[in-house]
Amino acid sequence: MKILELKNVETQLGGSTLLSKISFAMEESRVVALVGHNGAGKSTLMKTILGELEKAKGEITINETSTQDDDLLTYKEQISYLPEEPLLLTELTVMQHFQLYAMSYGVEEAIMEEKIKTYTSGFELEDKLNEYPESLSKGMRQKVQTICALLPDTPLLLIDEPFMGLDVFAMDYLEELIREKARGGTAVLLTSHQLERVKDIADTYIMLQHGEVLDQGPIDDFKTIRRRKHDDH
Ligand SMILES: Nc1ncnc2c1ncn2[C@@H]1O[C@H](COP(=O)(O)OP(=O)(O)OP(=O)(O)O)[C@@H](O)[C@H]1O
Repeated sequence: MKILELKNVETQLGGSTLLSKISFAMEESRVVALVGHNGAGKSTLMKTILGELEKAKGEITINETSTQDDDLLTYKEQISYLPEEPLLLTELTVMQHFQLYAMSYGVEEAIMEEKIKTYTSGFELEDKLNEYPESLSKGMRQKVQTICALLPDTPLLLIDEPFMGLDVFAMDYLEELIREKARGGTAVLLTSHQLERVKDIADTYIMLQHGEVLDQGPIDDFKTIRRRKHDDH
């Protein structure tokens, strides 16, 4: 079943075109890697799919809902998002962040508690539940944000640089969790500069360059990102 479809999407910001002619589709249970140089447009594409950035042209459909035809809440409920930089609230504890995310997606309490137990144990955060973000290390904050994004079971999971700041054990654990999500039916779109790790988990790749899709296909066909040339601009 098709979970996400983009047709000829264009995004503009401050008078410049950041994305153009973006078209691709994702099926359920698929892990798709969004790759490309710094500034290629990966995060911009995620924010456009989320509706955080308004598209100037084109169509985006998630599980048959679109921002054009359906209300924004129905559309957004289909997506869970792990941003590149943790967005934690200074006044909430780790546990309160989990509760906030789980409640806003209507996750049942028993399921929430079980997941929190499993994920905090896997990420070695069990003793941090009552801490505030400021007393956590950068990697720990990243883990908290990661758990928040994994609590709901949405059809689409967007993860921007999920491995950044994590130690190797946490990266391996997260890789396993991403696989588990996909096995459960979730379509996972992730960005990463860790190409070797990406090759391990993704089924297909989409390469962006200067805000356009340069290339896409099965991950086994992915070679490398071409060195940026000055005359590419
Ligand atoms: N708020 C903004 N205002 C104007 N331009 C922006 C803004 N955010 C990003 N851009 C521009 O959009 C382009 C794409 O940026 P984006 O963050 O999507 O790249 P990326 O592929 O995610 O890069 P990275 O690998 O460094 O995370 C860049 O040229 C960047 O300068």
